[in-house]
Amino acid sequence: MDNKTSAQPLLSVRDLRVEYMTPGGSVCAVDGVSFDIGRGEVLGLAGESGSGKSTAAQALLRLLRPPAVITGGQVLFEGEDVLSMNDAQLRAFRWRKISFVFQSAMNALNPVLTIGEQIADAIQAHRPVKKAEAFDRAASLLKLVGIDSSRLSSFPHQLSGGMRQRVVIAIALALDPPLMIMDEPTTALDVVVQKEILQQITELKNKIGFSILFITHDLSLLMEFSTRIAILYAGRLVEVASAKELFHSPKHPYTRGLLNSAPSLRGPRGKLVGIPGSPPDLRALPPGCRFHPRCPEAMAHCRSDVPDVRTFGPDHLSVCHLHSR
Ligand SMILES: Nc1ncnc2c1ncn2[C@@H]1O[C@H](COP(=O)(O)OP(=O)(O)OP(=O)(O)O)[C@@H](O)[C@H]1O
Repeated sequence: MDNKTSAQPLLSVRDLRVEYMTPGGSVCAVDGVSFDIGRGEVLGLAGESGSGKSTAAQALLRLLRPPAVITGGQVLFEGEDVLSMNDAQLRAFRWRKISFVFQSAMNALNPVLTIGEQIADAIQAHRPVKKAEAFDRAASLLKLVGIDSSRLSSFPHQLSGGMRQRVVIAIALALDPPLMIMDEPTTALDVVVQKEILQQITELKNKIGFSILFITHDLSLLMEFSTRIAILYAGRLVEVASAKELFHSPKHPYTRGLLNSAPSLRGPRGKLVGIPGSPPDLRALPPGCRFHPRCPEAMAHCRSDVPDVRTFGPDHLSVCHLHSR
């Protein structure tokens, strides 16, 4: 069977497991995570700090360094097995197939090179094109992200934070990758600039047709921006649904807690209720459901039994004992 048919997801992640091998023992930061990303889709990955979002995202491109080790699972991109690629295959895969925008990437631009040189270098590192051609492409990429091409000769310090982050996004788009991973890409920026950039990314996505894995702890941002949303808690997915369904019909008490702690989602007059307590220490996880110590609806068996996955329609799953009452 042709494994590159359009019905197949662009990215398919199954039972992904990542551990940090620390002197005190292994810490399982991503524990059996599975999800798909379709073509043209924006999958939002949300969860409190330390839930494993960045670890999972970096594992997809094998960007993790020791003490992190991928200890299980499968990552298929257009049917290709990413976890078994050798170094040469990985080099050819990264940026061409999946690019990555880090939270602080705008601070990683080289201060002594112009914007044009940096974008052109990124292009020439992967494609056999002449400098002039690389600069032409750099100019059109800058235009794509809303920056005048006269800025090609500017140095990073001559640009605002928002502009620098747009440059990083332009670099991530340079090789037309089908998937872009964005890890808190606008968190360091003020809210207005954040919205402008996300609006622009949405327009580009619609025009060019790439997919996005968008990571943030800001659920209200995800609701506006994502097609589907996956909620991670202490290394495990607890709910996955379309953004619309997650907003109108959240199933998991943790998702409901996150929604109730996000001001712009429940409206200014709604009472904001944060989730009491904090996520567990991954070295001393509670038995049963990992969320039970903080769950307002916890029952006796939540303290001892791990809940099963329940589905609600074709594209909505939740992992909670409440569903089997
Ligand atoms: N270098 C490390 N050594 C040991 N454990 C680590 C290391 N880096 C991360 N971890 C563990 O992995 C867990 C997940 O971290 P990760 O950065 O992936 O979470 P996150 O959801 O992206 O958090 P944030 O929103 O703060 O970026 C952390 O809770 C921590 O216990």
